[in-house]
Amino acid sequence: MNSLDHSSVPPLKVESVVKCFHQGKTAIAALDGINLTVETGELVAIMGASGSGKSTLLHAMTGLTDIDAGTVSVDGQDLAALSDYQLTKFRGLNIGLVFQAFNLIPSLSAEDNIRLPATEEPGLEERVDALLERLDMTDRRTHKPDALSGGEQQRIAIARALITNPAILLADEPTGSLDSVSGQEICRLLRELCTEQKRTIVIVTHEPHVAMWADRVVVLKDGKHLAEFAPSRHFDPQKIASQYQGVLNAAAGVMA
Ligand SMILES: Nc1ncnc2c1ncn2[C@@H]1O[C@H](COP(=O)(O)OP(=O)(O)OP(=O)(O)O)[C@@H](O)[C@H]1O
Repeated sequence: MNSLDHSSVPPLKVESVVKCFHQGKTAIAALDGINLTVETGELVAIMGASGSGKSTLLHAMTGLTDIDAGTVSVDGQDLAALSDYQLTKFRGLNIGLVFQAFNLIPSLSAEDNIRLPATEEPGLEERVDALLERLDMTDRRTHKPDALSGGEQQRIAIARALITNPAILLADEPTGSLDSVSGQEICRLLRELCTEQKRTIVIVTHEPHVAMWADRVVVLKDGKHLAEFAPSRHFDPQKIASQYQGVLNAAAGVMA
């Protein structure tokens, strides 16, 4: 499959985003002035303790959560400038989503699940074939999800997320339901899609062995962008865990 050629506009730009949830009279700032730009072909992992705002940020990037301030732009489009109808259409074409639970339609074959978000158009069948081949799933194309392993289901979910050639792919704990071997295969695949095809991918994860595949790890704390670091290129989860802990310790003023 050819590399994508999105323009020089960053595929994802998050600027000064604030999102508050209200519980009675108390407001919780789930996102408190977040900035993040992701460049074409980059794989970014978002880490942070439970409650730090990772899922809220991911939802803000899809436009599924209304934000209180700031802007989220995908491929140069400010999501808040779109009507609900336009946003749904825009999201379907430009934002690929991958979830922990795969979310495939059980009654459809693997290939029909992949076709689902796409409109009938010239070239669609070639794209389905190319994705099945790239993801090593050609011989499973007529299988229903319950006849596929977890790792295979996630491959089909990734193919479905890519069928429209979206500007960005957002993945929420994509290996959370997989054993460690299948999880690493999915991470390696996501890494290769960025390197080979210039896909742009953001992964929310708790796991150092997922984050180690990223170009950049962004650490959130209390809804703020605490710090970021480039993972060591040794693909060593222990090293990532200590880089991550180092960032948290530095923020807390703890000496190494
Ligand atoms: N719908 C909601 N109503 C009220 N508060 C919410 C809601 N969603 C999230 N929050 C709060 O916003 C903050 C950030 O939550 P968020 O789910 O984004 O964190 P997270 O980093 O994804 O956590 P986890 O790793 O546990 O999934 C938390 O304090 C959470 O309690």
